[in-house]
Amino acid sequence: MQRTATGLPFDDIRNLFLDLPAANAEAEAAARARQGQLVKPPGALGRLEEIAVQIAGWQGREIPRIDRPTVAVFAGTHGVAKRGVSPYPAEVTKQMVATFTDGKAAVNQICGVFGAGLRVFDLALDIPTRDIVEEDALTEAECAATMAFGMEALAGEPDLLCLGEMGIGNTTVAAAIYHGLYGGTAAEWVGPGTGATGTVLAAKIAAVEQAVARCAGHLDDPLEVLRRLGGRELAAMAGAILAARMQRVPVVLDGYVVTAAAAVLHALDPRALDHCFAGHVSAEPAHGRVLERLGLKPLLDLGMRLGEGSGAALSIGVIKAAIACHAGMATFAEAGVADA
Ligand SMILES: Cc1cc2ncn([C@H]3O[C@H](COP(=O)(O)O)[C@@H](O)[C@H]3O)c2cc1C
Ligand SMILES: O=C(O)c1cccnc1
Repeated sequence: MQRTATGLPFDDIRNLFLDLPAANAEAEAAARARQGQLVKPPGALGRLEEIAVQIAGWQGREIPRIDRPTVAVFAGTHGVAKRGVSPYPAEVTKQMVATFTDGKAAVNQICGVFGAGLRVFDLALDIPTRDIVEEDALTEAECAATMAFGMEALAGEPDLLCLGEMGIGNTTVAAAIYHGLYGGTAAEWVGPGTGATGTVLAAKIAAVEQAVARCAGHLDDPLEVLRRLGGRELAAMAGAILAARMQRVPVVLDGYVVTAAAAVLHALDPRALDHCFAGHVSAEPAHGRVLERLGLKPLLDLGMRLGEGSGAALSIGVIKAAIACHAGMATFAEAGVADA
């Protein structure tokens, strides 16, 4: 395989899986012991306790901190959008990127509430990826380079990385990735996205079915599924999740589309998402099923189906609260409260 000036070939990506760091077991054990001493009945904070313990493990300290939560939104354009698979026109992608920059989208408001930074990565929006029904979305060099670009999400040294995406037509692409990875029928994976019904929904199912059929024989390699059926924001998010793992930074996934990038990594190695939280389960019908398959329990279930990182950003509040309790509560002994 040739090394290119623009990025890493897939071999270099695969090599990262030989050395996936694990969480620090000692820090986890210390955090778990601390949870047992805090002024509350054991287990009374439910999943907040496990969130704190997990983050302690990734940060390698009994009392972790979240000071720089960051939402990285990756935007890409899709050739398949010309097939009428979304109720919205493809121009919306660029227009929403401008709206993020102006601070006027939903995700901006949610970031503001929780003091999270927002970074928007615009991926060659004037050059849509190839229509997956007819051709592979990306070459290997393009896909690997885009994964490497996604690793830039770690550049500001976030201590919690939340992922989001923008790309009209990308719920079709996500459905194609799931159908490619997991089989079943196209209709099982396709949902309304921004609101597809009738002929739009039918076009979506047909596109997913044809795209995946075109790639038969190449579906046992998850990176091939990503490059043939994916798109730039999907590749970049996969790179970001992987880079975060190498740096032991916990990641929060958003909805159906972000989870498709994560699913590619999980298919390469089931340990690949050990540092990931599912911020929420989206209203997209297949999302809950995918999360179960990935062994991820969503933090929130609010019927949201927006994408752009909104569900991941909202769960920062839950994660910050989990850490605040873990760090700030007294033990029974410190508070002079009688234990059971
Ligand atoms: C105004 C607007 C804002 C959005 N923010 C995220 N998405 C979401 O919708 C798109 C995927 O849905 P589909 O596959 O049906 O096109 C993605 O861009 C996603 O992030 C939006 C969509 C619209 C219309
Ligand atoms: O769950 C998602 O990620 C989603 C749902 C609808 C539209 N865009 C994204």
